Amino acid sequence: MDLIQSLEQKVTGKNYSIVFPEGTDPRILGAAVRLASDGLIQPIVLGEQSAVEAVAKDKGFNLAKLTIRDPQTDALLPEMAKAFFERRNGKATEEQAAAMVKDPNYFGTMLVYMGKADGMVSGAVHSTADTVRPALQIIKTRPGVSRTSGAFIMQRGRDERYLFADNAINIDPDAQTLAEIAVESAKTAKLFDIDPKVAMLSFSTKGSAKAPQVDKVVEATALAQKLAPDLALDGELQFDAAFVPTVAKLKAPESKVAGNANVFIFPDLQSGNIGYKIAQRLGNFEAIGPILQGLNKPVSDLSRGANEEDVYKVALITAAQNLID
Ligand SMILES: CC(C)(COP(=O)(O)OP(=O)(O)OC[C@H]1O[C@@H](n2cnc3c(N)ncnc32)[C@H](O)[C@@H]1OP(=O)(O)O)[C@@H](O)C(=O)NCCC(=O)NCCS
Ligand SMILES: CC(=O)OP(=O)(O)O
Repeated sequence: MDLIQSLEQKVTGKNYSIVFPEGTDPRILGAAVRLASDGLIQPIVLGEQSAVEAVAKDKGFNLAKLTIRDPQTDALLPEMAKAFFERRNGKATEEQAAAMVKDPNYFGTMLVYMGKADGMVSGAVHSTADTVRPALQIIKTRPGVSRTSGAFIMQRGRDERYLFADNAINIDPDAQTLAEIAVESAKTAKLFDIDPKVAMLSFSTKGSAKAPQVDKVVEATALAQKLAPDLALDGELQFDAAFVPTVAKLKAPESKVAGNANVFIFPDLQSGNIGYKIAQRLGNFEAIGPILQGLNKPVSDLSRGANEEDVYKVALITAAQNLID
């Protein structure tokens, strides 16, 4: 089944509400209006009412099914500031808390934290750092996950689908973090009907090169195998050994993953971010994400290059992440 149809089926009837802090961006507003009129999610868009209405008028959007909340004047602000102050536990003063919750990304994150929304989608205008920092500080990672990470579903045509990670968050993850990224990525892959076969990528295959960067991937592979003994996962593998069966036979003949991998774990953010953009722009893959993994509640950061369709899909994914155990 088509990925989006499958996600639509998964979230239909669940009435998940998703908050969009960038409510005056036409890409965001257009996607929110479509999601609401398709009956898939209940959007909460943030912004000054008149500013949101002006964009809607200009673009011909019908706002009837949307909830609009203004982070500058919302009645929940005092309660939110108190909850934020308590959650930051000494890392923000009461005055700082009151000011910070008026920032749309903090306000949206707090709605999710306080159970007033089931997820947040932002980042069409804001940088990744500004979008995800509130989630890292407030929503935090699930038990057993020390660092959140950002994955992309890479899709070409109807049936070719892979998961790449981390392409968005951890600049130079240590071996433990890399192992956790691999295990979380396998869980995310299942949400997209991918039966995960995880390759821990490197510029070396099974000892063909020696360097501290390779040692890190070897250690991460061993740690991930311990964390998830039943998961099909192997490393260290070059991309060709991971992906091309004939190359796998030459470079890693013993490996059950080499040549069949569909979840690709990059050793650092330089390779991960560059890698997904090359597949997207030269390989004509659609890149859906980044999908933040390992948080207590779903928050997604868009690429600033996202279009309305991307926003629509990422919002569906964010809603569907509520279904991950
Ligand atoms: C994600 C990122 C913004 C976090 O950086 P930061 O805000 O400077 O992080 P800090 O070290 O100040 O930590 C801020 C808080 O987030 C937490 N945190 C930071 N990274 C985290 C991670 N990966 N997972 C979970 N928590 C994390 C810290 O523990 C800290 O929490 P605390 O305030 O409760 O103690 C940073 O790693 C980054 O810029 N990554 C690259 C983003 C990027 O440009 N990607 C390419 C485009 S998508
Ligand atoms: C994920 C990513 O690279 O985001 P951006 O293009 O906004 O930097």
